[in-house]
Amino acid sequence: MSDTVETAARTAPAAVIVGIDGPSGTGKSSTSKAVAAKLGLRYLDTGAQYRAITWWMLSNGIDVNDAAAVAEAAGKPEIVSGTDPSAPTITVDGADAAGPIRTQEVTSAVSAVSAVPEIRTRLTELQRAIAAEAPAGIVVEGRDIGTTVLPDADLKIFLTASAEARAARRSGELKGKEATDLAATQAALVKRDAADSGRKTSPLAKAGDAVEVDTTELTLDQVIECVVTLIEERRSA
Ligand SMILES: Nc1ncnc2c1ncn2[C@@H]1O[C@H](COP(=O)(O)OP(=O)(O)O)[C@@H](O)[C@H]1O
Ligand SMILES: Nc1ccn([C@H]2C[C@H](O)[C@@H](COP(=O)(O)OP(=O)(O)O)O2)c(=O)n1
Repeated sequence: MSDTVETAARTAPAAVIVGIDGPSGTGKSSTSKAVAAKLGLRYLDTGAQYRAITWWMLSNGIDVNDAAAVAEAAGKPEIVSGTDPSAPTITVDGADAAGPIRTQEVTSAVSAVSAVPEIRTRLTELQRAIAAEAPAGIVVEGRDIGTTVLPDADLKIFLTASAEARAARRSGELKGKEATDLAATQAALVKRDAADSGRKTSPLAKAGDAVEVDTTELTLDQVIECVVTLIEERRSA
């Protein structure tokens, strides 16, 4: 090894692994993308992967409530995630899945599919491989990152917010809908939280060593700043 290479190896900061978990609408995606872009890290949306595999099941006529059928098909679709935080991508068998994974049909089915252990094993392996390959590090967001996928992460964050605030944020994304949709949005969020927290295999849960941040009264910029500060503290520790 030349002197220059040895010096670079000694001075380059170690890759930093950050896990951000929490229920829907707490700000995981927006915060993770912004933090990763600011710090030059990769970004992985594991929820998009669960949505992508759900979309494939629906498109291929698999009954998402038949756990055995879902388990049998778990290894079939090829899911590829692009981890550039300024332009994350997701494909299923080579087809762009970014649009179709956000439909109501997928949102309603994703909790059932993601409760199947074979699905979780497959995606957990994929997520660990992606994290291991990130040169400077990565921000990975989901439901079980701190507890199961990356238990040795350098920093674990658990975002929360009131159901009212989360529903208002989600409704704000659904332009042109009527005001009554707010109650329906909140009911759907609470139902999905319960399914995701209640499943047997790696449920939505805060890791014992995660830092909990309640975002109800914070702006997105404040949450981003808070996470960036926590990462810098860990790096300099
Ligand atoms: N602290 C915040 N205050 C207000 N709106 C927020 C905040 N954090 C996120 N949002 C908005 O709420 C919506 C849901 O955020 P998102 O990052 O997708 O949450 P999650 O990934 O946890 O489901 C987005 O429209 C986002 O811009
Ligand atoms: N690590 C993860 C990430 C998501 N999931 C499941 C449970 C979630 O309801 C769905 C969708 O996740 P996603 O993060 O896209 O959900 P929202 O952006 O909050 O609507 O995937 C999971 O089981 N484990």
